[in-house]
Amino acid sequence: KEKVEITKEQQALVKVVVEAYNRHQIPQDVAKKLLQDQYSAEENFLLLTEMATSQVQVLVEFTKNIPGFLSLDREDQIALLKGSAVEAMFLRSAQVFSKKMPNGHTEVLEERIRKSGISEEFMTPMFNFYKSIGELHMVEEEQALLTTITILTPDRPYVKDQQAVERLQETILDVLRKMCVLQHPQDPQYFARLLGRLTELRTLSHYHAEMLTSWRVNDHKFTPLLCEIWDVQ
Ligand SMILES: O=C1N(Cc2ccc(-c3nnn[nH]3)cc2)c2ccc(Br)cc2C12CCN(S(=O)(=O)c1cccs1)CC2
Repeated sequence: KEKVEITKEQQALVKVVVEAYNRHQIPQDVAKKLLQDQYSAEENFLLLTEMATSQVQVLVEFTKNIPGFLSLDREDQIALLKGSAVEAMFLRSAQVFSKKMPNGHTEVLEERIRKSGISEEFMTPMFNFYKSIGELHMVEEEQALLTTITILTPDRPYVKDQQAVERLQETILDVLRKMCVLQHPQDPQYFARLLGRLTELRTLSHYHAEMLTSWRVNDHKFTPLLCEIWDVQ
């Protein structure tokens, strides 16, 4: 039985990533707005848009704290941000949504999302995803590291130096693998299940791209930041 241990520098790496992950949160007043009184579909959609915009801002700030990210080629940094923005947003949303919300709130939020003009065929995979994330009961280190692994995906469109990204991602994968072994000794498949969620995320982001087209058709307005990062109009 191999003795798994996390080295000093791996501990330091995890500390930096988790602190950054926790420091950059969307302002709770924005998320709270979703819990207030009844809104129309349009108002709900606007609130989700407002929240998505602040999630992207949070993502950009968080990414700057990933060790090694800022030493990547600048254009590759942008390509990684654009390529992972939707997945990172859904992962964080699912994590926050399935954990931080006091019980009554989840139903209210679900109602808001259901009544925001998002089509049913997207709603089902979205809610399945956030349930599957909730079932994992990830600790904050696992959440922060899994989000970092999503961002450091080498095969995003337009990434030039994939090896450099791969090296960074492998560093995070290695420490996450060890943490899973130490944190879930009774469940040797846990690490594999975590990575399986990343596959589910990619499917979600394909749905999201399709949704954007349908939303554009019903001329839903997005913020300049979302237009930039989601490549809409
Ligand atoms: O808004 C969502 N929510 C609610 C939500 C999200 C984040 C926080 C939060 N609080 N503190 N930090 N984060 C709270 C509630 C949520 C929850 C689970 C999954 Br899976 C996904 C979502 C979306 C993500 C964005 N989309 S979207 O399709 O990209 C779209 C953009 C514009 C209009 S629709 C809608 C669903």
